[in-house]
Amino acid sequence: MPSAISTTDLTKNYGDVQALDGLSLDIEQGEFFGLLGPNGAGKTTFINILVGLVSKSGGEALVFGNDVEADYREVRSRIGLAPQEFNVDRFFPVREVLLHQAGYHGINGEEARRRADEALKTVGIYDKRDSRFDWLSGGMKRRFMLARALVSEPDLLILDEPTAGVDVELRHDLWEIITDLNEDGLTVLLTTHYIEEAEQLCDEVAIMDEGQKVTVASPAELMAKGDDTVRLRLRDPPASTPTVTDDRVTDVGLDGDLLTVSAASGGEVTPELVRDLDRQGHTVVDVDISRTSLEEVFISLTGHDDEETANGDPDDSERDTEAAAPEASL
Ligand SMILES: Nc1ncnc2c1ncn2[C@@H]1O[C@H](COP(=O)(O)OP(=O)(O)OP(=O)(O)O)[C@@H](O)[C@H]1O
Repeated sequence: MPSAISTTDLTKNYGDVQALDGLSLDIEQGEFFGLLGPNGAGKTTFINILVGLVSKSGGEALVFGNDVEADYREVRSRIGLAPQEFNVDRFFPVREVLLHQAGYHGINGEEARRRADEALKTVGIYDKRDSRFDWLSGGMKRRFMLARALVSEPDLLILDEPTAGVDVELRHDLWEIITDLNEDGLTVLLTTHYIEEAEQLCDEVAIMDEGQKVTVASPAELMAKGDDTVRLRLRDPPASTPTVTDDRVTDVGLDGDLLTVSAASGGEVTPELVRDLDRQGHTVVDVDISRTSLEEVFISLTGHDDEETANGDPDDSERDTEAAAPEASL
């Protein structure tokens, strides 16, 4: 069975800008795969090459074993794309827009109507089928973008920041819809700035930076790369930092009666730490362990600690003013 997506040494230059710099990725059929990276990492360029909107400068890109350029039609027929931008014909009722989209994929008549209705029902806006796109709320627009991607009944769903600028409730609704689709066998490729989104949804995540792959792993594996923080409150402030010999401990800091220890697997290290401190005459009166977050691992891997990428609260206002507007809720 060919991979859903397989790229080898994929490159893209826009003039002097190297948007992709030798990207090799393999995404299995049925996977829920996340592309995570700061602004300008090359995520949209990667997607645009897959769907034929941008031509690659070098390397190879296959979708279900078909070359994205030589077998463009076959590739395009198998992908449903929900882009970041609302590139929708705003003057037609949304059901009609879906019929046009189905027609573009060679699906017409009764079958097109069935698919349009099903897609609208899947995303929960069937009762808005006669509204124009412009009349939908920001949240409904996001739902519609998903419906349009689904109307061709694709094998690969590509979502470019599908929840950018939407409120938490809608985000969770969209997550549920997409998860159900994936559980029914649809391969999903998602780009996101929201680290929580990747953590919640994806089987595997590729972290990209400056057009290159930094790492590919499951969210759990990524989190295992980071250290936990163990905070131990001591009954009496020690005169100097106690000695900690455990190999798993990477850092120890003392501030008054608070000892802060960084360690892999904080939960396993802590009992031995407490005993060790006790042997040195320090009584521990309180312990708090905070697990490393995917966000911290992301920052340590990319060196980007800008608010936009790390805290899951990006300012999408420039790119997508409608989604970020107050009416973005349902
Ligand atoms: N049409 C274009 N012409 C010139 N440069 C471009 C073009 N499209 C993208 N770039 C540049 O290529 C790089 C990668 O951009 P891309 O949009 O693929 O990144 P991204 O990871 O999707 O970013 P974001 O998270 O902001 O969407 C950036 O430096 C961007 O400015």
